[in-house]
Amino acid sequence: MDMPYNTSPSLRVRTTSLNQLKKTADLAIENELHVCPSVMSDELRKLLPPTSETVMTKPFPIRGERTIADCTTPHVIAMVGLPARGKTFISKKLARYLNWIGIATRVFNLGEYRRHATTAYKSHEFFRADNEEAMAIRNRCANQALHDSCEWLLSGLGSIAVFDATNSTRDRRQLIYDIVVKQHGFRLFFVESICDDPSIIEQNILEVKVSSPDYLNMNTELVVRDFLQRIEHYEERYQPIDEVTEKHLSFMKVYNAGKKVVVYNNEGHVESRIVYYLMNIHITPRTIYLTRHGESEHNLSGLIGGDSNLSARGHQYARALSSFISQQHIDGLRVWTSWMKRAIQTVADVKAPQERWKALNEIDAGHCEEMTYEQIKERFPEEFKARDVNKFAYRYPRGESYEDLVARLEPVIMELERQGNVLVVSHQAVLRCLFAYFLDKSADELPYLYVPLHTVIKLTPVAYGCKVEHIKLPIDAVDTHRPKPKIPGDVSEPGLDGLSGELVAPDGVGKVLIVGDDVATATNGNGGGRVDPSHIQ
Ligand SMILES: Nc1ncnc2c1ncn2[C@@H]1O[C@H](COP(=O)(O)OP(=O)(O)OP(=O)(O)O)[C@@H](O)[C@H]1O
Repeated sequence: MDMPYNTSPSLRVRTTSLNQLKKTADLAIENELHVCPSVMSDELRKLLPPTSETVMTKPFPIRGERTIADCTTPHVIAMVGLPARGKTFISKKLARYLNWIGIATRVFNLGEYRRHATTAYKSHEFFRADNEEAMAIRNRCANQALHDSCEWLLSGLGSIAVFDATNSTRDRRQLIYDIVVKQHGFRLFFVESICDDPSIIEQNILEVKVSSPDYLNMNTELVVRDFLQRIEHYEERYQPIDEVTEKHLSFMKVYNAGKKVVVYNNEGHVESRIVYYLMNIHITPRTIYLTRHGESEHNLSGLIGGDSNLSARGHQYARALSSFISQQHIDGLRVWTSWMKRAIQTVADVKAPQERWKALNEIDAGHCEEMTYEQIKERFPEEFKARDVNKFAYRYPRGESYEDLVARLEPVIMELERQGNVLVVSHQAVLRCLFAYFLDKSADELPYLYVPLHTVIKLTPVAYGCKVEHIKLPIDAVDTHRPKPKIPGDVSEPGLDGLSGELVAPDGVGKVLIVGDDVATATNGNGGGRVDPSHIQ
């Protein structure tokens, strides 16, 4: 297999079966992949040449390195479609998903290149086909964005570049094909978004174009009019992908935000995953509520894992959660919990259809189950330290790593994408993984995300992202958060001795809502003063 990389790609191993190990070894030898020593089992070591683990430039893999899922040819995913058809929405969402499953992906958005290159945009006239000066700028920017996508892939930093542009003519797509496939030997997959529903288009313009840098301080009505004229200029030259004249291309077409999907010449594992993901997403407004179970008996004694009952305060939280959920008046709510007693007890009073997911069970701590951090440090000091060095990749002896957890949770994410309003009641490590998906957090940040007990995290999809609200229900609970210690293996860090982690929303987006009896108070995490809840963003 041709490997156009100039760095040593690495391979992560997720199997213990001998057959799979043999396949992994063959794959590693054939592609000159290197296996991270921290995950290399003795059995696999015997099957590989000695160099396989010594050439690693980093002691542990970080998220974004090439994994077993993507150790094939790099891909360019090129969007196609008229303006306001959700191309940027799809690109960003797809990149977030692919990065989350460990395939390093980056979006190259042509609009950003154009705004960087010129401030010439005054009105829709810029997009007229006969505006030669503007057309020259647009072509230059498109070429540059495509060039940068390929350079990024060639650098070995990533596996998938998403080229977010209209790519609305046959000539343009042929040019992309010539560069990506013929010149570089990468895989190329087009994703065309077609929408003829005027209400969706108008809603899209109102949702994202009115706030675009192209229309700073401009009246909404004028923006809508100008943008519709911009679309008309594109329509004059638009050629949807054609299976006859462009039969050499691989593509998928998404009609009216997912009502119909057509897939053509789809090849390979990565493309199939992309197709499956894009078939599952939707744009119907909805809200996802995430919460940990109420405080458990094991939480009180500082033990990790196990399957204990709720504490007295945990039961109080269960009752508070039930009234909070009723007050929200959520249409068609579904409740998902793990199979663990503490999660099931937490939703005992919630009135909505419930489903149990084994995939939502807490991370398996293997030999460290039902031990305190102090006991782990004492009995397994090397393990304890190793976990602090790379918490995402670290796997408990005979247990799981955060990376394993992400793989286990992929079907949950896929189903969450398909559903409407859902309340997920699960556990600290699991919710960190789900939260990282919605908030686009890296593997380094993921295991340290603060997900306290007795707090509901409310996620509402908006424009290209997610609005986050932390709603702390007024029942005390222990703090189980252990921040990253400055010295690996240090057990005396805040968080273990009852000091709180900081209750702030990621990126400073959104704030903390503490719901009392009759008031909603937003704070900045430092116990700040009252804020009008409407300011929560
Ligand atoms: N498949 C889809 N079809 C139509 N609209 C969609 C689709 N997916 C997402 N959207 C909506 O599209 C809006 C975002 O539009 P977006 O900026 O992504 O359009 P665009 O095609 O990239 O436009 P432009 O070419 O001007 O950059 C969001 O409001 C989102 O709800």
